[in-house]
Amino acid sequence: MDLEYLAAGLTLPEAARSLKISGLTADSRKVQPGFLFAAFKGASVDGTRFAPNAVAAGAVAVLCADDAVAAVRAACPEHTVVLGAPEPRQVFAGMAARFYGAQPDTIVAVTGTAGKTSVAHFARQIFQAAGHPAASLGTLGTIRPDGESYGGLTTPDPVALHKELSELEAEGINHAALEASSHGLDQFRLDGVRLTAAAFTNLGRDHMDYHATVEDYLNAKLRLFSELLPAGGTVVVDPGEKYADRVLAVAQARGLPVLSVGETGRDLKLTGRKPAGAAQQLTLQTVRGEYKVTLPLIGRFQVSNALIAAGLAIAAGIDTGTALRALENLKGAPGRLELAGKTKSGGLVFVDYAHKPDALDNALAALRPFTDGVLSVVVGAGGDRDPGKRVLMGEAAARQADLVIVTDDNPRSEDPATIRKAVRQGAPDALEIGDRFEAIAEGVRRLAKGDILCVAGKGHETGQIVGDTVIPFSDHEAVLRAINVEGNT
Ligand SMILES: CC(=O)N[C@H]1[C@@H](OP(=O)(O)OP(=O)(O)OC[C@H]2O[C@@H](n3ccc(=O)[nH]c3=O)[C@H](O)[C@@H]2O)O[C@H](CO)[C@@H](O)[C@@H]1O[C@H](C)C(=O)N[C@@H](C)C(=O)N[C@H](CCC(=O)O)C(=O)O
Ligand SMILES: Nc1ncnc2c1ncn2[C@@H]1O[C@H](COP(=O)(O)OP(=O)(O)OP(=O)(O)O)[C@@H](O)[C@H]1O
Ligand SMILES: N[C@H](CCC[C@H](N)C(=O)O)C(=O)O
Ligand SMILES: [Mg+2]
Repeated sequence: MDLEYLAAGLTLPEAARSLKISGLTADSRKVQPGFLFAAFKGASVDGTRFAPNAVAAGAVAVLCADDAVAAVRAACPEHTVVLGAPEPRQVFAGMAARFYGAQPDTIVAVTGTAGKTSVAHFARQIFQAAGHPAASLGTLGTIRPDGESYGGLTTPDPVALHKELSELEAEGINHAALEASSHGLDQFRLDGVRLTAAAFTNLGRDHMDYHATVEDYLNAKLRLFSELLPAGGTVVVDPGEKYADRVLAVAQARGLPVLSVGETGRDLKLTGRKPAGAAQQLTLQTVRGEYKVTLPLIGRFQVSNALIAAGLAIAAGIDTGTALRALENLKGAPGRLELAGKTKSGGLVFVDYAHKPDALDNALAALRPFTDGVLSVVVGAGGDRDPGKRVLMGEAAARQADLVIVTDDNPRSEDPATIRKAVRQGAPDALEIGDRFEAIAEGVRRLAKGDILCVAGKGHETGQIVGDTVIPFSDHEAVLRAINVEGNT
């Protein structure tokens, strides 16, 4: 592909215009002959120092920040085409979009601290129910009608993302729902994706290791609405959520259509919510009249997620009745308030991906009405992630649960005992059992009829990251093993 086409918007030296580019990457280790290498200053290393290696591996062009051009030119052979841009990650995302070309016609995206995976999972199911082959891309990888593939990041890097989108399009999958993480938005990973609608779930404490202030974190999320959603794209929001007003202000300033949901929403207005066993009976006022919907999920927050997903589908052209009827068959995302086992004594064990204070608060609050006896939680916090959230997670656990067992999540490079100590500062009465299986087994052992145990933090994950090693570990399997091994009669 011609560099001139890929680099639309950049001024190219005459000789570089017809240069053919065979692929692109921001990782020098993935360069092949004829590639363009994007040299970014990263969180841990300065990628510009790998430019000579990239050229040695066959890169014919290097993209970097304007202020790095001179150094890259000096370090690389003379024939290397070096392109500078004020925001090279954004330019690179546009290049990836042009290189891979095709995308599903209808793409919706969701951002927010909690609920992204659930909303994307639900939107995909609603599109499918409306007869459109659909995929979701996010924390769970890519889920398409005929299978799943796991990518690693919630929002993939632009090359992986656009390759995936073009493959979906080639497979005839014309509807997709994406999770837009704050890292992804901040690093321009999603720039170049053609969006039809975008949603905001909520904003709570997270990633304060990466974003300097809550305002920075919010601003990263707001990029989805202020910069990525094109003119005419619909903003979907629950105005009752904290910070929703900031999203609405962006929509208003840009004259974007808004579809609002929830108790204070206009388009899908929630006027009634009654628990009905493991489901909830919802009453909704819409411009098409009143709808009664049985949502087969528990928890107030799942109602919010389901309505936001329905809002995205409606904004993408699905008929209101079809979208709302689809809610009656929704399946929760794996590891999100998922019933993982029942003990012989009649206690229930749920696995939930709550790994942030608000999420833990909400997950435990959602389980309380189903608890006749004791509500207990097994919880820890991940290493190499925002240490400030640890005490808050302990506090949320202690506030909402009757019994707290503090254990290890993914310690990564940190000392697990130090992490547990920080969590226990918020939950001083907690038991502490570092070994995650033993902690789950203890929780299971203590369950009596009517009790509920929530195993929080790892949800769908299938490994525990200790140092650089990933040890196979699944909360679901641990729960079943504990129920069998412990007998629990
Ligand atoms: C902090 C962070 O977000 N880092 C992401 C970022 O890396 P970076 O640019 O800062 O990388 P770096 O290691 O400093 O290297 C700088 C550059 O040198 C390049 N390099 C490096 C070594 C080498 O030999 N050659 C080379 O070219 C790297 O490819 C990179 O381009 O860009 C990379 C490419 O897109 C990402 O893979 C990487 O994600 C790391 C692995 C990560 O763990 N990210 C997490 C925190 C993340 O993004 N999470 C979010 C949110 C999850 C949530 O909401 O909970 C997600 O979307 O998953
Ligand atoms: N709308 C919501 N409000 C508050 N908490 C929620 C909401 N939706 C989900 N949660 C809680 O957050 C956890 C993670 O949910 P989900 O995976 O859908 O969010 P996410 O935004 O994709 O998270 P991540 O950024 O970690 O991938 C759930 O297990 C639940 O405990
Ligand atoms: N995408 C999140 C997942 C966290 C999951 C939790 N189990 C942990 O390890 O903290 C992150 O990388 O911060
Ligand atoms: Mg997610």
